[in-house]
Amino acid sequence: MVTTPIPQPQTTPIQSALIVGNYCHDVLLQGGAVVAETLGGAASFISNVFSALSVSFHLTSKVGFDFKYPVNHDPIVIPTSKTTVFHAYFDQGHTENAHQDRVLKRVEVCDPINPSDLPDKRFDFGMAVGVGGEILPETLEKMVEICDAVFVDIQALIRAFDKNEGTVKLVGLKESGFYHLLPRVKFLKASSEEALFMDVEEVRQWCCVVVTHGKDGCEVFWKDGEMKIEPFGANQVDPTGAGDSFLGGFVGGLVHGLVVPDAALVGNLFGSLTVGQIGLPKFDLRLLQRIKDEVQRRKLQNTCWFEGGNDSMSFTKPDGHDEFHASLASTKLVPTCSIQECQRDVPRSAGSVEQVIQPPCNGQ
Ligand SMILES: Nc1ncnc2c1ncn2[C@@H]1O[C@H](COP(=O)(O)OP(=O)(O)O)[C@@H](O)[C@H]1O
Ligand SMILES: O=P([O-])([O-])O[C@@H]1[C@@H](O)[C@H](O)[C@@H](O)[C@H](O)[C@@H]1O
Repeated sequence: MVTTPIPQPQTTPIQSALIVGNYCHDVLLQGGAVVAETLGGAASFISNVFSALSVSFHLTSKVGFDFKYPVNHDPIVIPTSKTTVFHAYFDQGHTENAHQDRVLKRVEVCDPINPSDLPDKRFDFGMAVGVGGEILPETLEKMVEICDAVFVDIQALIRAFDKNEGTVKLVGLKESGFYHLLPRVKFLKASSEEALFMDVEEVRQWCCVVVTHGKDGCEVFWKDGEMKIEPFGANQVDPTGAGDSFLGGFVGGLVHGLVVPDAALVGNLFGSLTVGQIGLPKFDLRLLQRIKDEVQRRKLQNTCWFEGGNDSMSFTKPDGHDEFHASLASTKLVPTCSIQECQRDVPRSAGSVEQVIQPPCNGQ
């Protein structure tokens, strides 16, 4: 393969971004025993990928007095509330629901994020990425008012929680209380399990829908077309946060000037890197540099699409897309560096994975 020189200097994107969603404590269980306790929440996984890709952002997140992980972007601490906690059971999913690789229970819940908690300024784009029902319809409404473009993870909209045990159930998007806001949303991301709770044919008339399919990559649906985006190989040890890291990589790719199909490849790459580790992944610095170099080489447009509006978005696969996939795949072949040389948004030394006894699930 002929490699072209990397355009210099590498520019850091200047778009202003707003991430909205609560951090949480994740407890991973298997066979009745705790196998790991980690920092969780889509906001933490996306922050981690954005930091890896040098995308700056503002974060609005709430935690309780017991929040136990150091983070680079401080959340709002509610002295009268506990931090949201999820228990993820890795051995119940197949018996209770064939679509699930885990059963999630919300066992503590922090306060919701209200419109008044959002900053009093405008953003180029926003991301509504709640996990425990903390994003209210009025909060999403304020986001679409103050952000030029809004990305939504459907899990922020359609989760309902069993009164006694907190087991996560999904409700139809139409019944969620958010449906009327969809025409004002630019991208809606759903896992294949969550996509069963929406009418993709209807929603794609309003906004671009991205459905992720685990080890099989993802699909992008827009008004006039659809396409499959190839996955990257991974040795899965923990699926937690794959969808969140996918979204971070996808949006990070767009911010860096990639077109939608190429940005979706970056999303698939970060999803695959995440399932190879327990909890919040730490990224090898040399690997990250290779990824950033490839993205910089691949950039097909001079500005990010946020600057040109919807019409400047290109959905069809451009020439060289398969080669870009191959070059991103080859970034994984670099030798890894020591733990001290690894990047993450949250300092590992302070324990973002608090306890690991054994991986929750081995292989595929
Ligand atoms: N086992 C895997 N191997 C490679 N890539 C994976 C694997 N699991 C997930 N991914 C990547 O992460 C993305 C999100 O994963 P998925 O399981 O669909 O989301 P969620 O975590 O929301 O259930 C996928 O589209 C894919 O790109
Ligand atoms: O695995 P994924 O669906 O991308 O996202 C996960 C959420 O579903 C879960 O509620 C939360 O506790 C995890 O930390 C992570 O954010």
